[in-house]
Amino acid sequence: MKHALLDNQPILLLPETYNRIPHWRFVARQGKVTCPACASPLTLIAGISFEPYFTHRSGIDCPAEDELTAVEWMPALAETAATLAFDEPAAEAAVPSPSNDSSAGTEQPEDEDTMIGSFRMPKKRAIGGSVTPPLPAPKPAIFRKKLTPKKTIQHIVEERQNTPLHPNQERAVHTTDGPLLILAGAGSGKTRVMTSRTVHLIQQTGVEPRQIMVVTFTTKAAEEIRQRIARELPARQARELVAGTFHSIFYRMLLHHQPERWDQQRLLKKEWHKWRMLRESGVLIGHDELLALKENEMLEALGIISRWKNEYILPQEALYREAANDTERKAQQLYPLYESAKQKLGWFDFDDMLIGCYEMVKENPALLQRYQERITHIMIDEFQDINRIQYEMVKLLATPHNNLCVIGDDDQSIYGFRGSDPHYILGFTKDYPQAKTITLEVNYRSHTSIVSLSYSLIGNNRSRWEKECRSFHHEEGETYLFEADDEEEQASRIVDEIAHRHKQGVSHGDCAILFRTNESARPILERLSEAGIAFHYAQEEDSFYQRQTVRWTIHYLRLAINPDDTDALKEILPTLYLSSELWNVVRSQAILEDVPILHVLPQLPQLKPFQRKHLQLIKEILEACRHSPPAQALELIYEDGKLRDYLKKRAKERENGRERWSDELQQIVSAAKRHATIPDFLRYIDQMSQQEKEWRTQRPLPDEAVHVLSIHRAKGLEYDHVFLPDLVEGALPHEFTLDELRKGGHAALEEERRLLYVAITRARLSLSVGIPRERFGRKTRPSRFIAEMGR
Ligand SMILES: Nc1ncnc2c1ncn2[C@@H]1O[C@H](COP(=O)(O)OP(=O)(O)OP(=O)(O)O)[C@@H](O)[C@H]1O
Repeated sequence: MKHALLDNQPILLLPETYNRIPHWRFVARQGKVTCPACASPLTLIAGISFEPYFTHRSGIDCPAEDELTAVEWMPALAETAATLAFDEPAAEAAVPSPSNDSSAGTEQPEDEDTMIGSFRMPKKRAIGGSVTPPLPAPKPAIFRKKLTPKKTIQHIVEERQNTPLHPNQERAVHTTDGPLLILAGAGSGKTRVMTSRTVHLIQQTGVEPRQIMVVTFTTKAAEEIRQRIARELPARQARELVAGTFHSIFYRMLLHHQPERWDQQRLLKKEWHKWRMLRESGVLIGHDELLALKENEMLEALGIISRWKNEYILPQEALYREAANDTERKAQQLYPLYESAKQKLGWFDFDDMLIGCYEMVKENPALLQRYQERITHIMIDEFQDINRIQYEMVKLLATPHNNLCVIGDDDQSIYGFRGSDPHYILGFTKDYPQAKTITLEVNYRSHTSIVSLSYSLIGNNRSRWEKECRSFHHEEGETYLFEADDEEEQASRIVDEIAHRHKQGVSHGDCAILFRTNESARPILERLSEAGIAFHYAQEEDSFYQRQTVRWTIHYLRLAINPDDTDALKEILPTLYLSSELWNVVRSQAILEDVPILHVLPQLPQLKPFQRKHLQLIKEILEACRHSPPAQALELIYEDGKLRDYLKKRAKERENGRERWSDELQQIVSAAKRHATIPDFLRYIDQMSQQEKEWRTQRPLPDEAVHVLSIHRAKGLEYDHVFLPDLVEGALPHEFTLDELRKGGHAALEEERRLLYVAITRARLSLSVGIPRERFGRKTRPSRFIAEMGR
């Protein structure tokens, strides 16, 4: 329904009032928006591809609802228009006049969507405001297609399995002897070819599964291939296949031959593990310049070392390279020390698995020969992302049969920062002059508008292999560009869209939300949790509410509503420049004087006058915050309470210049704005953290769950409906890239473009791209890639 009551005043959903949607969502959550017919509370659903509407919270439609149509509603609205009390003056103008709006309450005419290149910008782009991004001039409108109930996943899988291979795919499957390069566009069936080729090798040419090595780039892709193969081969045969990522296959080999040296317990999994090991090993003693490195500088140097290791540049060789900058120079000094610290303590990192395995077989000819005899056929997916050490190992193993089939798409090379190099794919035929080359240029995955968007975009890259790509499907597909006030509203619209599609028969498991950086995930996970929609979240780092900055902020709020919250005060002591030794003094004084612990702070005897003054101020601020809305309280704590100053100082000492903490503060404010009181907000955080934990740790993963993952992780995967939030400058392309661009480097921007290309080409049927007008409290600019896609 289009109409409702807000505090007993009529409200109506029309394009002119769409800018009220974020506010109406907010009050609807508080139960203030009700059904005019039955007075029960309503929820506002405003997604992307459909007109927004109110619906009964109970999920049961009200029988009387249709009796009062929106058209009848108009006079009532007009009568009360003058007395409507909206928060923002703009809303007054939004009240439509019944005389000149005959479309009130009816479906928006379908021909009013605007086309921008292949993008459809729904007329309701005005939701939450009227600013449109600077995009190319719209083309003539087209009709929006109605969603049709979906077939089951099983049905689709079976249908796809039964479709015949394309002649070029067929040729790739049957070319089993000698080196073979398969150059292919996104969605052109590389994985399908690999699977069919494996099955063909086993069933038609009699190769044993244990003689075939299939390498994928991610564990997820390996799993997908295994599943696809398991559908076509008996389980035992599928199990014997050597399939997995480079790391998993090489690690299994190392564990088999040298189990003690490669015990998992000795793996340096995280960057900070490496840093801690370096400090504790004592190897830095006497190297004052290295000892003086801040955490971020040390991590950057370690990142460079990792890249060198992937390029198989050993410490001595690195030393003779011309350092491009100061960090590289530090990395040169650090590299031999890092290696000797690991050796001394018996640790190893992920890169050592690759080097270790390569050296193990290279230095042991008998062992190498055993592997060469056993593995007669090698297939490598995502070959564009191979690095030198992986390639060297593959070349060794493939000898002498050289039945080496590499498959890749240079446009999907997105791991440059890890030492991957698309030049290996383009130079393969030089290394193997006898190699045959087959190209796959038909995209079987995505509907036409998605394919054409992706090629408009990637065509802007200079260093690439030009492809003639076509879509297999004739259906146009859906491509939406939508704006939202901010990241919160953007998340609400994505989740409403998913919920709406679900009602139409779309499975949650067919929807994926792909993000460039983890910051984009938080509001989305929260909205999914609120909506009760299960999700898979491939966790890349700490949950948002577990991060240090966020935890401090929350503890300030806890202290504001309870000045005797000892845990909260204890947590924030560092932000007040008080040492932990003072904690016992504070606590015993509070007990002795029988006053709330917060009140004791300014009275501590050992304080200097300026400290006393600051702590007195903190006490007053927190008292003033107690009854304020949480977003307002946070501003007071950040500014007057000087939490922002503390975090800035801390960041200068520990982090690089990029202000992640500042974005985190803004994110908390954005989340807080959705709550009227601090206790409400804190309850919400507890609930979200709990729910997120449950869904993150849920095993086995439910099929019926939305996928929330980074674009990097989504490589090789596909979904019917893909949502890409935060297509704004600084997010995609990422701010690091923009820095590099300012210094004149274009390579990083090309990699970002490839990243977006990967994201777009994950979609089968629909793609929705979000542009929040504000992000982390700052105005945004639409990503430069939007205009490129629109061309
Ligand atoms: N000949 C074909 N006929 C119909 N569908 C096909 C055919 N080949 C592949 N497909 C389907 O097209 C989709 C994409 O295939 P696949 O995942 O193998 O592509 P890919 O080249 O590995 O993609 P990407 O590199 O973009 O991850 C899959 O759903 C697959 O089942």
